Amino acid sequence: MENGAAKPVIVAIDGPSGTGKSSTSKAVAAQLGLSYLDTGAQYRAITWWMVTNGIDIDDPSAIAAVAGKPEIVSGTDPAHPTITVDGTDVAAPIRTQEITSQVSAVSAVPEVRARITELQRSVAAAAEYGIVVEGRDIGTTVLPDADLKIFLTASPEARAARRSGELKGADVHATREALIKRDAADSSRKTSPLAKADDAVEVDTTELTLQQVIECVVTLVEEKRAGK
Ligand SMILES: Nc1ncnc2c1ncn2[C@@H]1O[C@H](COP(=O)(O)OP(=O)(O)O)[C@@H](O)[C@H]1O
Ligand SMILES: Nc1ccn([C@@H]2O[C@H](COP(=O)(O)OP(=O)(O)O)[C@@H](O)[C@H]2O)c(=O)n1
Repeated sequence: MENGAAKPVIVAIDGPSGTGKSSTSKAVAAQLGLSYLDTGAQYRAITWWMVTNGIDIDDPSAIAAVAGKPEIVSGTDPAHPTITVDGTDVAAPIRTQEITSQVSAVSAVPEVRARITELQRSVAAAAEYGIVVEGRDIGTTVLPDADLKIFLTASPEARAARRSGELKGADVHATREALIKRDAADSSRKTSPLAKADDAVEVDTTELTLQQVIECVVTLVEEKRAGK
């Protein structure tokens, strides 16, 4: 660019639960001075609002009718990501088992996806130095022109072990079953399912440390920036 400033770089990181999207995205963004957006947190936030307001989660038309109501705001500093709904900090309540078990149903509703996708695109467009956006449909639908697309995978066993470690000793078998059920729902929905974009780089993290995954993604971003 004329003033010598680097063009904002857009990185899309997708994959199923427990593959390391959040940890990798935050670290890569922090290391490269980019913004960070956790799109799963936005779907969790709208789910929290539906549950809090007594909307019937089993009724897609009831969800669709109010999908435009909550105002969701994401803070994009990778060192301190935030999320609010109508001004209320929901960072903690969106991580409960209740919300985790309902989020796939809410996020399958096309009106919800249209609303959240628009929000995600506006956040990405506003990122001065670029952004790492993580989710399920970022490379395929939200930001199909991203400079770099990564699709993280890992075995169900590795993912369940990571998640149950986080949930302070939750039963690995039950965690594995819940993960598989959520992946199946997210992958089979009609509107922008969880999927690898054709031009995404797939990284199997089963045998890699988090640090190795971060280094791999940072290298790929730097290669892109160098025009390789
Ligand atoms: N390569 C890895 N090896 C071991 N643990 C990992 C790895 N990547 C992530 N983790 C851990 O697994 C858990 C889930 O990671 P997270 O980034 O939240 O995944 P996702 O966003 O894909 O659901 C976290 O506790 C994280 O520290
Ligand atoms: N881009 C995205 C991100 C998340 N989601 C939905 O939001 C849920 C929660 O996403 P998350 O990233 O917080 O899930 P975890 O992998 O952290 O458990 C997913 O299971 C999907 O149903 C989505 O539909 N599209």
